[in-house]
Amino acid sequence: KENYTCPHHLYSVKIFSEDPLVIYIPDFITQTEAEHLQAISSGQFSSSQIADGTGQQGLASTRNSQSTSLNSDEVIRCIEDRALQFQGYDIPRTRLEPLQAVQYSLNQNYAPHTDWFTSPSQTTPEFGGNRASSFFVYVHAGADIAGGGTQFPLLDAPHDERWCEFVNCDAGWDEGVTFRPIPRNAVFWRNLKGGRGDRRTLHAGLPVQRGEKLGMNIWTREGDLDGRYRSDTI
Ligand SMILES: O=C(O)CCC(=O)C(=O)O
Ligand SMILES: [Fe+2]
Repeated sequence: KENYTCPHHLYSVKIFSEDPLVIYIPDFITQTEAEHLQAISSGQFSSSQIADGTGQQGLASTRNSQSTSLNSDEVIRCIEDRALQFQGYDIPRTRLEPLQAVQYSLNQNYAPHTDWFTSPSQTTPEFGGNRASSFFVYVHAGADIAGGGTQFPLLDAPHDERWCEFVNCDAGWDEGVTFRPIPRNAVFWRNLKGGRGDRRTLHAGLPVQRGEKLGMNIWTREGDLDGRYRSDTI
């Protein structure tokens, strides 16, 4: 989009968990932004790759969704600014990975994983170290979507019924919490505790049982990424 004016943010915040820090963010992106993200990611997807234990990228059996990194433009920059400001004023843009769109069709899912890496080859200084935080943004989901929530099996389900607007309250108590794929909302969490990966941030993209889902990851590293790995320089 040419001459896009970045709007003042419209999101609200709800602390879901203090430790690990997990924040639910209604209205994180606008309808215009969601439509733009759909438009620029359409036709760009390829089978999602993940890094194996040695840091080698490969097709994974744990994931059959499709993903693509998004090139920077005025709308992307606006969303990046919002994600940085959300985290306070001390985080420079150079710590952001290129935004990544993720698309799920029928029966596609992403098995339980952490966004932080265990392989040292993925956390070298040129990558800015490990992933300090994640936003998962629900960009689009059909009104008829079934499944496709984001499950954190090791977090406690909330007690208050008002959370049922955003989480699946039909799940069993032993299943942790599942955030529903509500378009334009986001979940933010901190991946590291004392500089180490926090196991409790384990999460999964549950299978889409009806309809389609488009999501987006915004990952902030501990330090600056080398220009080769950033969207503002490529
Ligand atoms: O699809 C989801 O709900 C989560 C996706 C995810 O965790 C990821 O792409 O790292
Ligand atoms: Fe993830």
